[in-house]
Amino acid sequence: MKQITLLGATGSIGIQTLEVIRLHPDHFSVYALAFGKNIEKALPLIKEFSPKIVVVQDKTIKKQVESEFPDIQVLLGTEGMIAASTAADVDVLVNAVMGSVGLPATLAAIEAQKVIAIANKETLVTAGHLVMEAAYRYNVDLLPVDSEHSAIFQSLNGEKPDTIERLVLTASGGSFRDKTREELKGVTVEDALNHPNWSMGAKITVDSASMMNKGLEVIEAHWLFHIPYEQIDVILHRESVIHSMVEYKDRSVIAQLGTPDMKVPIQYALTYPDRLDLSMTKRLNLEEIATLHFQPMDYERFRCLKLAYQAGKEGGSMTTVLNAANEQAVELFLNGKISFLDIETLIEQALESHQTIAKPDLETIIAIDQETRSQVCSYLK
Ligand SMILES: NC(=O)C1=CN([C@@H]2O[C@H](COP(=O)(O)OP(=O)(O)OC[C@H]3O[C@@H](n4cnc5c(N)ncnc54)[C@H](OP(=O)(O)O)[C@@H]3O)[C@@H](O)[C@H]2O)C=CC1
Ligand SMILES: CC(=O)[C@@H](O)[C@H](O)COP(=O)(O)O
Ligand SMILES: [Mn+2]
Repeated sequence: MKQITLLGATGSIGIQTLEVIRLHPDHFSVYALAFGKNIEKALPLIKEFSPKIVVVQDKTIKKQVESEFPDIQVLLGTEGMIAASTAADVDVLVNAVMGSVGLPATLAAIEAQKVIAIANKETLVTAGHLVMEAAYRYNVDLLPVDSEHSAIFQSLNGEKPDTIERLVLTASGGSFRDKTREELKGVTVEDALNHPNWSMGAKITVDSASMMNKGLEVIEAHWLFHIPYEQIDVILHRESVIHSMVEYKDRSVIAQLGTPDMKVPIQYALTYPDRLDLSMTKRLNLEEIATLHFQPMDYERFRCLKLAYQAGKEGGSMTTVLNAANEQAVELFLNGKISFLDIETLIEQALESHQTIAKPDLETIIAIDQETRSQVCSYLK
């Protein structure tokens, strides 16, 4: 029986993780649940899964949870997420919070030698060097939940690293894949949130529309699989059936395919190296799909992806700036304060004005993250 701490329990990945846990009560139980502010969604989950610890982000919500569940320990904020992720009885941390706020808990869980199922890609983008150094030092498994990285992880199984020619990440193209840059000037938040293949949280859905999601994923792949940026490619694949692939030096290409359902990579991260039934997920029917489409990536059309490659190749604190500027700009867009194309402009300005620090420590990363967010807001003024 694996005891799980789930950060981001009320989100899209969090809810699907709980669906997987619900399917396999003999294999998994919930040790702790952490969420932000969505008390309505959280209360029935706390009742159903009876965790030992609940972590919330707000003092008023803490009091509410305490009064409803007097026998459960309720903790607050980043310190609470760290305590829930490092407790002695925890076997696996599923980090599914949105944003770089998930970084301290990931690092603490690595130091406590927990297995980590990582959905929270911003953690790796903002501080990949710290996370991977710690994972290596403490000999901890960092199991990808992101669909592309799970696909690559599965396609790398048993292969020798020096036989890899390149990784190929597939991109659906997101909500605006058929729009010209001229047409992008008039798009709304509602348009951006209408992803063709996946139902996800708001921030990642906007990232997918701007192609920053793929940019973050290129950086995530660089860190998870120790592959130089020059050997990581992106291809547009409208159907999201091939979740990503690895090309080897002998020209063999190994890919992982399936219907677009995040429960598959979530469950694989929880069961690795085993596999369990997941009969609730639709089987892949290639006769029904009949045709799969592929297009080369247009880096001028999707400028965020180009910026992500540039920041990744520059390295150091540049990806911290990329991530923080993107998180702030997407929040402004979702709140109706800026237009869709302003997102890339604000990120580019933040990157241009930053002097790279080669190997920032955690304190420096947190400071740069905060400064960048303020800077993005001040450009707006
Ligand atoms: N959704 C998907 O299919 C995929 C998501 N991912 C990645 O997984 C992560 C989560 O995505 P997704 O589930 O879509 O996001 P959602 O927005 O649906 O959920 C985010 C979760 O994080 C919590 N949260 C937000 N801010 C804070 C905070 N400051 N402190 C603590 N908790 C917080 C939210 O709590 P509350 O709502 O209660 O405030 C919610 O539980 C992201 O990094 C994303 O890139 C990767 C691949 C696919
Ligand atoms: C499900 C998942 O992993 C998302 O990150 C997905 O990749 C979004 O789709 P696109 O970014 O390819 O549109
Ligand atoms: Mn993905």
